[in-house]
Amino acid sequence: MASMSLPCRSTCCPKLMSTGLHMVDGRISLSDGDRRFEVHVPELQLDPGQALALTGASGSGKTLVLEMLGLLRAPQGGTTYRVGNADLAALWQRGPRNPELAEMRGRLFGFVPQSGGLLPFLTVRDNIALPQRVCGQPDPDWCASLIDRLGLGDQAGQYPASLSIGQRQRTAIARALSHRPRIVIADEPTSALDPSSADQVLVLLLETAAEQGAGVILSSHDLDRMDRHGIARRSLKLEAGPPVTSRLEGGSC
Ligand SMILES: Nc1ncnc2c1ncn2[C@@H]1O[C@H](COP(=O)(O)OP(=O)(O)OP(=O)(O)O)[C@@H](O)[C@H]1O
Repeated sequence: MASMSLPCRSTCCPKLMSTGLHMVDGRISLSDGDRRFEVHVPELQLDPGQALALTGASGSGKTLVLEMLGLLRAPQGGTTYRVGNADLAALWQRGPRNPELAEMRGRLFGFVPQSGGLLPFLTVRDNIALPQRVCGQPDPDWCASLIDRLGLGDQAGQYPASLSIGQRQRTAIARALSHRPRIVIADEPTSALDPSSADQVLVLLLETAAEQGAGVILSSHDLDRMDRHGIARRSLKLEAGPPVTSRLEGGSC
């Protein structure tokens, strides 16, 4: 099981600012004609090896927050966002096509999409090796170790179409970890799985990430499962509008 450490604000533990993920005042605002939706993260700290679940009603903005954390969606101005010593908010200010932003996205983060998101024309082994190739750091021994650890030895030469959903999610977890990212971002990684596969996949994700000191931030509707696995929870709470605002609650030293 992953070793969990308590969430902590930078104001009282400044040392942590140089290691984990830290966001202050992360905001996204979307509009669509008359409709406006805002999501606000007052503060979020994720320490190395820690796991955190974002919960909240459907449409409360969990995916939007994960996208903002994973550098897939720009926060509005005024946000503080660092992973370790990297000032990611400053990178956004240099424009969305800034090549350093893409480099940081690829290097710092590993992603586990809800449905695996594997490339259909690559084998399991090549899907897992892909982030290493993108980062220019091939490490076949680590790939082999992940394949072994995630129980994918018999499937390593197969293509995603011939895998079960659980095997696809285990491949996606191995791929998310193959370039040794600082943070793994997983959007409802177990929602397509039966209960026992969901538990197995979650344990593999948490244990493998914790072993390499990666933080895990995931979204889930399954509060009982998060509690059973000892995963700290933070909830997004919708407030009536206009604009409809969803705010991340809690989080203190
Ligand atoms: N262009 C837009 N204008 C206004 N609101 C928008 C726009 N695009 C998306 N939204 C709103 O943003 C929210 C998207 O939330 P998101 O997909 O992050 O929710 P979620 O918590 O992940 O939901 P689920 O649990 O169903 O996956 C929704 O409430 C949606 O209505």
